Amino acid sequence: MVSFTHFLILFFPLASFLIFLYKWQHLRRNHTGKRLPPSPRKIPVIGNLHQLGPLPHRSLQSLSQKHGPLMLLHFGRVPVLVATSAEAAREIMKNQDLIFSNRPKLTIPDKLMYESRDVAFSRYGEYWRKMKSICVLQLLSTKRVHSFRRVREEETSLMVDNIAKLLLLPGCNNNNNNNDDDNRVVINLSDMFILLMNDVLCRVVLGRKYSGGEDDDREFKTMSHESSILLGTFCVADYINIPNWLGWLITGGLYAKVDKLAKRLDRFLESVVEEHRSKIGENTSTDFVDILLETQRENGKDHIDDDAVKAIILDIFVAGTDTTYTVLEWAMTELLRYPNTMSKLQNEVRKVVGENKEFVTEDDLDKMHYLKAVIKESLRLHTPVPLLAPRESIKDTKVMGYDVAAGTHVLVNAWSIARDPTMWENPEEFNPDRFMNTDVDFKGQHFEYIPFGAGRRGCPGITFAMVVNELALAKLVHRFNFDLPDNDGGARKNDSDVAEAAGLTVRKKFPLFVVATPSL
Ligand code: HEM
Repeated sequence: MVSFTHFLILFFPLASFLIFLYKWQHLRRNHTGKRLPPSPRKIPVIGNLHQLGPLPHRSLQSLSQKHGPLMLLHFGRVPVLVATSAEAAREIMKNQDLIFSNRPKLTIPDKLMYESRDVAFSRYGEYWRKMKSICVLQLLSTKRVHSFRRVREEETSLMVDNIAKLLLLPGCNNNNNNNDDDNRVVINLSDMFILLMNDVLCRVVLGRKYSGGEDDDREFKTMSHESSILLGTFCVADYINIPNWLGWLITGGLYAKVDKLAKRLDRFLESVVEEHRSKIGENTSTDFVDILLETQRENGKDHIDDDAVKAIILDIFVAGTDTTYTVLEWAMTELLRYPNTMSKLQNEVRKVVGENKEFVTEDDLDKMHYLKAVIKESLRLHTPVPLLAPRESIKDTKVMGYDVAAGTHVLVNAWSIARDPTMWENPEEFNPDRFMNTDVDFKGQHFEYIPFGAGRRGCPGITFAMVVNELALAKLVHRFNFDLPDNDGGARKNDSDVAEAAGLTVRKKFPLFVVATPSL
């Protein structure tokens, strides 16, 4: 028989254990009885902001390894749900896409994008639906993208011709391109890619290039670049309640900078719109501004007014430039790190083009399966927008059994999901072959691979981005062989490095310098 002493010995540890379990469970629910996702420890006022670091996708990956695929963080006063698994992403962007289709209201996009009257930063609702449908059906449809084939072919040819010209000029030395010890010309490919994307977008959207020597032209390129940087800048006042005077001290300089840029941009965009209006009826080729103004004429300014036209133009530049050229930058970086992969790609491209043709055309691309796999793999390993664009829940809901309150911001760590070892074999390795015999693609159906997002808010620029990238990469590896510079001192030390620069779009930290030799 169990004595009273034995009973006490068993009872107290058991009771303590049960009380601990109860308290622990209780702690996991807040005082309203909600079951909240796991959270890393936060500190007063700033919450978890101190845990983000310069490359938040990496810091959030580490936190998720400790706290799980669904975490609740706090950026100051704002609750932020972070999803780091394909399952969590599917739940948010597919099963509950409507609930998570809002974008948070943020000060900088509001100031730069005409009170967020663009597509990417616009709040979910009737206005966004109208603008998104103009984007999807009129500006970025497959048919429209194909109609700009000539622009892409001319601009990609110009890029390779410019490289070829540099090779004919031993001894050429300018700010961007230097000479190797043995007089091989060292080329800054990153600059070439930025120029390519900027020129393609200018011709498609505005009707002409703005990269010439004239001041106005140069100014637009600078303004577009500054906008991308400012839109990726963290604005403290959006997250932390601070007294007005302190807010002014902390953000005053930033706001003044954004306001000044917004005014300069508006002057420029206004002149572009007026120039297009004055040419209506002339038999010139159609660009995006023409299409937007025609939509305005057909449906009235209530449907789409001038500010909306200007906001969409700016949106296309901000959403389409860095995201697209950075894929080329990373793909070339990885191809230089994996010479066998480079050879395999060159063999494919040269075989498809054949001996009788001088250069690659868009018709060739459908036959270049390995080329497509190389670009897909680059998008996987170097997801250009690693945390996608932030979303916001429009009502209280439950995700994977956890309560999520209305107004919670949401980040999906697509970069980390694309490196999840439970989904991908040797995920850190650049191996395009993994895409050769699979139907996994980036169109938003396979949640282990979502570089363009998914659902209602998914990227409408996929076709636009893919075709120009495929053509540019094919032309480069067809026409040249590439190597890294020998005397890799100074900035070139990190040429083949995969270091990332901080920002909304993750570009290479150091420009990609290469040595090119003609292959033909
Ligand atoms: C490789 C290149 C690109 C990548 C990786 C990319 C990625 C993305 C991502 C991750 C989003 C947010 C999706 C979400 O919230 O689920 C997005 C949205 C968007 N992208 Fe792209 N993008 C690229 C190229 C382009 C291009 C070339 C354009 C236009 C010409 C464009 C226009 C847009 C727009 C307008 C949105 C906002 C959609 C909305 O909020 O409804 N993107 N993109």
